[in-house]
Amino acid sequence: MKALLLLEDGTLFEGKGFGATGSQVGEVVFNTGMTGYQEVLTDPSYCGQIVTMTYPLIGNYGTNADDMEATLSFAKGFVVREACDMPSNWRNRKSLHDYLAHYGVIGIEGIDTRMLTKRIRTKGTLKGVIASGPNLSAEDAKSYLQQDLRTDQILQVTTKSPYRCPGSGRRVVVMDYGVKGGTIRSLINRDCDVIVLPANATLQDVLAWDPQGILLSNGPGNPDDIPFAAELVRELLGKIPIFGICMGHQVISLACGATAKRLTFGHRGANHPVKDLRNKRVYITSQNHGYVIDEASLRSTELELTHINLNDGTVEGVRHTRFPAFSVQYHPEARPGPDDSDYLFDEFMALIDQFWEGR
Ligand SMILES: NC(=O)CC[C@H](N)C(=O)O
Repeated sequence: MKALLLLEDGTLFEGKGFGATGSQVGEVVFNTGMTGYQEVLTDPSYCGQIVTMTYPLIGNYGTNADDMEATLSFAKGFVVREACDMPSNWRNRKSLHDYLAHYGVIGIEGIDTRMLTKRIRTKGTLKGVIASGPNLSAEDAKSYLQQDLRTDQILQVTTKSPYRCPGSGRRVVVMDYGVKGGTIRSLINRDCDVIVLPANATLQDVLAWDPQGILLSNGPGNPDDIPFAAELVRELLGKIPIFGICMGHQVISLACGATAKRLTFGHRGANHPVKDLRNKRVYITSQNHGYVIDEASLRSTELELTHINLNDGTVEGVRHTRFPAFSVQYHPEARPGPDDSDYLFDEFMALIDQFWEGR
């Protein structure tokens, strides 16, 4: 089956379709992970994006029931050099082709993903159309390019109603901007009583659960598109300990007066080096973000820079100097990726205990 990928700068790639058929418009981004494609496909932070993997052979170990970060895939398309159609792994349930077809994601293979990645690196992430099926024409794909990219991704991916994963330990409310299963599991592994609330829950909704800690999750899109999130966090600062991950980190930062800016091509992969400035240790981290907090904007806030990215020096973590709140731009739940940063969940537990001790 023929498939096309057309970029807004006019570059056209022709390849072979796999997975679902149809046409979709999205932001074309690249991920440098050699493995972890199933976690990438089910990470809600990729909502609205067409993801290309830079590693040339994808699908070797198939797909399974354990590596789902959400029950759906929100990616608009998946671009690979070569999709393996004979996976080999004891956990394998479905080939990548069947998996994408099942979850409605359009795949294209056989294109020059190195050239595509280089283009994104120089020009920045680009709008694109992915199309697969019979009777395709570049003209049809071009007409799809006229569509605007949506900016309401968080409302598309957040839970529609609250749910609870009961536990005997600390009660933590998770603000779901597109939370990954791995984050909830990291809390469950620490016996937390986890309540997951929709992204637009109000202060009353949060306080009704009488939480001891708040976790602000990862999520898709531009943090400036969800001003209600920063407003809520402003109300919670100093009252309940807060830990922010990725979008959650951006939300805390905006709530404290910092600003976010767009990175040219983002950080998406499983081996980004991050330095913890407090102990000078370097951690290898899993990342997926297109925006970053502007370091200069931290100066007029009560936030202190705690982590930086060693590839480009950008902000990777902050801590409030007066209130119990801290956050990181990367993925400590490590799905996929090295679990070097798991200790941050322990720091969150310690922060909760410290804050409530003697109150
Ligand atoms: N994974 C995330 O939470 C990413 C945050 C935000 N959507 C960004 O791209 O910067």
